[in-house]
Amino acid sequence: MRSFQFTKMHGLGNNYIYVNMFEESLEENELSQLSVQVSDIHTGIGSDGMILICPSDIAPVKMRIFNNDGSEGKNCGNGLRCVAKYAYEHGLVQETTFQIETLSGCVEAEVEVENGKVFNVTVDMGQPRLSSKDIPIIMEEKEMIVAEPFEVEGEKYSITTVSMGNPHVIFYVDDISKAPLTTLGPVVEKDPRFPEGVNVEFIEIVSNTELHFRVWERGSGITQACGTGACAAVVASVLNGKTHKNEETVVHLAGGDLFITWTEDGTVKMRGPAATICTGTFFY
Ligand SMILES: N[C@H](CCC[C@H](N)C(=O)O)C(=O)O
Repeated sequence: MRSFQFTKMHGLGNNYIYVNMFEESLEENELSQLSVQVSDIHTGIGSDGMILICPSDIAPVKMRIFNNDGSEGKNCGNGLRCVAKYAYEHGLVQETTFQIETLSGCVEAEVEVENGKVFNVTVDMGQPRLSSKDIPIIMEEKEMIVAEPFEVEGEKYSITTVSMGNPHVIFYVDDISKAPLTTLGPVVEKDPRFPEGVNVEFIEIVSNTELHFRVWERGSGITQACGTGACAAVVASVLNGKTHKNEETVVHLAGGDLFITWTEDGTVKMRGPAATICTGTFFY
């Protein structure tokens, strides 16, 4: 029977099983199945997936994220805030501002500390990618997809797509409590027009500095929060003329609030909490 130490953490309820790969060693070809196993609420620990905190050649730490279906994601906003918290509290970094490598490039995290514990983290998530090939979405080549007609099972919708290193499609709704999360979410997630799948977000505009947000995540289904999704939602809302660049927007997710700014220099800043739930040993 093999085992490894884990830390369960969450960002606004979007929870993952974190494994410190400076101290543990897992088989590369077992990672996908392990994420499925640890995520299972009945026979595992229960989570939205698994995140590895790894050594890196270009930054103090590297984050790898696996969804609860075993697929590997290329970025994770809530995960980055928890990785930053873990790295600072476990001495993997000594500064309060540092780089974290992801599969979609390096980001910069700044931790806010009280009595040696990180409670809030700001991450510069870098520039959004907007072109059809960068999402990717299979359609005529476009520099950006904003309020684009999109038919699903005979119904006509309007979509905006944004990549934060991972793909997001945004639908605007009049009432977030009626967002078709469980009907439209899974269908669009696997729509063949999104060859790598897609995270599906529903946004209700409250004001030009406030959004309501719900998400059906690629590879994990409904989660309490999606950091990259919240960033994508703010970028999409600026592109649709509903919010403004350089103005901090509060995004109300099911699990709580994130504070997002698409700055004039083109990068997206995300600020929010990170919390440790428990630690333990996983046997497999
Ligand atoms: N499901 C996402 C990865 C997790 C992103 C989300 N939990 C976040 O906080 O950004 C994907 O496959 O692209």
